[in-house]
Amino acid sequence: MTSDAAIPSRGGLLPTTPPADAVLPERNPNAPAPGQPIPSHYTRCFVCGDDHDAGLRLEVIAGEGLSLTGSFTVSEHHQGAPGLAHGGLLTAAFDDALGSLNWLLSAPAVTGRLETDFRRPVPVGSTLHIRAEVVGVKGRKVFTKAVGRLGSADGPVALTAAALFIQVPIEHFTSNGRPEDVAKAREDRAVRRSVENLEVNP
Ligand SMILES: CCCCC/C=C\C/C=C\C/C=C\C/C=C\CCCC(=O)SCCNC(=O)CCNC(=O)[C@H](O)C(C)(C)COP(=O)(O)OP(=O)(O)OC[C@H]1O[C@@H](n2cnc3c(N)ncnc32)[C@H](O)[C@@H]1OP(=O)(O)O
Repeated sequence: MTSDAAIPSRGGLLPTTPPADAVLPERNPNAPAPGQPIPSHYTRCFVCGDDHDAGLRLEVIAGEGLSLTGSFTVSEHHQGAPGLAHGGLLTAAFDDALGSLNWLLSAPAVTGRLETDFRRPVPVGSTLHIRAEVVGVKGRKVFTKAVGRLGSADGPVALTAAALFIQVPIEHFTSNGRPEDVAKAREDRAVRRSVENLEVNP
């Protein structure tokens, strides 16, 4: 038996539902055009980086408005149960895909809350197709949702997810990251591209 105080809770309703006065801003004119890739933000990112042997290598394409699609193929490195993708790892894929929506707003943000509903098992070797969109913005809060389908963009629904991102200044990353990684990241081609796209000075 644990006391409630041991695990702090915000309480109340789930915070990923946009309030009635949330707005849908214009897509930033500097964001990748619909159909164009939204590049990785960091080559060492476990989900979208290409410098990671066991990484998911999620590929993301900008959609119309404040939407995108993404896909990755589940490898043997990604197992939880034998031959099935680990649920936490699938959640990581949604974290990154939903987080990539912030590129369409050209504002850096971090995940405040992420909810994932697992509806169907995802076998090793299958490709998960994600569609994600911004559903509202209020102040620094960006409300998002996504669906993941098996095998094709109109395949069976395997997961749905929703997340709340909080916009942060770039100092969130430069001040909190392990200093040697932050120093190296200044040379990272993906980070440099991100920082240019975000129109911020690291
Ligand atoms: C040269 C080097 C550069 C390096 C940078 C390189 C690349 C970086 C560029 C971009 C990267 C961006 C995205 C990457 C894409 C995908 C990756 C996946 C994203 C992640 O994987 S990211 C990791 C996990 N993430 C965290 O590591 C966050 C830890 N956390 C905090 O750092 C703070 O907690 C923070 C900042 C979230 C808030 O702190 P804060 O002090 O700024 O703001 P505050 O608390 O006042 O909240 C303001 C309003 O948000 C509400 N609110 C806040 N948190 C909430 C929650 N959890 N649930 C519900 N509501 C929440 C409040 O209730 C209030 O709401 P209201 O305004 O209505 O009162």
